[in-house]
Amino acid sequence: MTCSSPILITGAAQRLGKAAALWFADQGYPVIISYRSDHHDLSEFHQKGIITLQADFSTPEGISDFIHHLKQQTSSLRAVIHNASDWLPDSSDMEQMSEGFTRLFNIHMLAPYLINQQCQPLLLASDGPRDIVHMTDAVVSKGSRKHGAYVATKAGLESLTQSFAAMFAPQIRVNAIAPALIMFNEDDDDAYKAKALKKSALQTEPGADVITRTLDYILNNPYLTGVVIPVEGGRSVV
Ligand SMILES: NC(=O)C1=CN([C@@H]2O[C@H](COP(=O)(O)OP(=O)(O)OC[C@H]3O[C@@H](n4cnc5c(N)ncnc54)[C@H](OP(=O)(O)O)[C@@H]3O)[C@@H](O)[C@H]2O)C=CC1
Ligand SMILES: Nc1nc2c(c(=O)[nH]1)N=C([C@H](O)[C@@H](O)CO)CN2
Repeated sequence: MTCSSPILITGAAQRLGKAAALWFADQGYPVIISYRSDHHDLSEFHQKGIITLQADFSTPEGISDFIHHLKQQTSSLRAVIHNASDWLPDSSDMEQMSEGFTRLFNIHMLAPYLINQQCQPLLLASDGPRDIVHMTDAVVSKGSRKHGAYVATKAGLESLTQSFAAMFAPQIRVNAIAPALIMFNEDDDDAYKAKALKKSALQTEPGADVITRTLDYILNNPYLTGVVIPVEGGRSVV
C-alpha cells in the first residue's frame, strides 16, 4: 500500500503508538509521530523516514505549538490517530487533583478537539479515504476507583468520536478503539498482572499487534464511522 499523504500518530515514541508507526511505515505510508520526552532513541523512526515532532499536549499553548509545526511539515494527511495519553492515577492532594484533571482534559480531550478541527483541511487535501481514530479505553463504561480523572477524560474523547463523525461525514471517517490490558508497564508487579489478567475472559496480555491490526481494519473499511471498537479480551463478559 502506498499513499502520498502521511499518517499522524500522536504520542508514538513507544509501546502501542510506536508499533503502529513502524508497521504503517513498512506498509509504504509516510508517517509523522509526536513525542513528548527527550529520552527516546528516535533513530529507528528516522531510518524509516518517519518525521518526529516534539509536543506536550498538557497545555493549550503546547497543543497550538504542535499544530503550527505540523502544518510546516505537511499540507495533507491520510489519517490522524490520537494515541497520546497519560495514565495518571487520581491524587489525594487537592492542588494535584485539580492540576491532574486539567492536564488529562488537555491531553485526552482538548488536543484531539483542536487538532481535528485544525487538521480537517489537511485531511480534505488528501485524495482517497481519510480517517481519524481516537484511542479511548474499554473501562469508560465502568469507571475506575483509582483513575477517575483519566477514565472521565477518555469518556469525553469517546463522545467526541460521535460528534466529529457527524461533523466530518462523509468526507472523513471518525472512529475509536477502546483497549484494555494490551501491554503491561515495566513497573507492574506479578500480583498486579495476575489480578489484571483475571479481569478478562481471555486472560492474556496480547501486545501491541492487536491494536495495529484494528487500526489497519478501520483505515481499510469504507463503511465505518462513529463507532467504538473494544479490543479488551472479553472483559465485558467476565
Ligand atoms: N497499554 C494498554 O494496555 C492500554 C492502552 N490504552 C490506550 O492506548 C493508547 C496507547 O497506550 P500506551 O502505548 O500504553 O500509551 P503510553 O502510556 O505509552 O503513552 C503513549 C504516549 O503518550 C505520550 N504522552 C503522555 N503525556 C503526554 C503529553 N502531556 N503530551 C504529549 N504526549 C504525551 C507519552 O510520550 P513520551 O513517552 O514521549 O513522554 C507516551 O509515549 C493510549 O491512548 C492509552 O490510553 C487504553 C487501555 C489499555
Ligand atoms: N496511557 C496509558 N493508558 C493506559 C495504560 C497505559 O499503559 N498507558 N494502561 C492501561 C492498562 O492496560 C489497564 O487497562 C490495565 O492494567 C490502561 N490505560
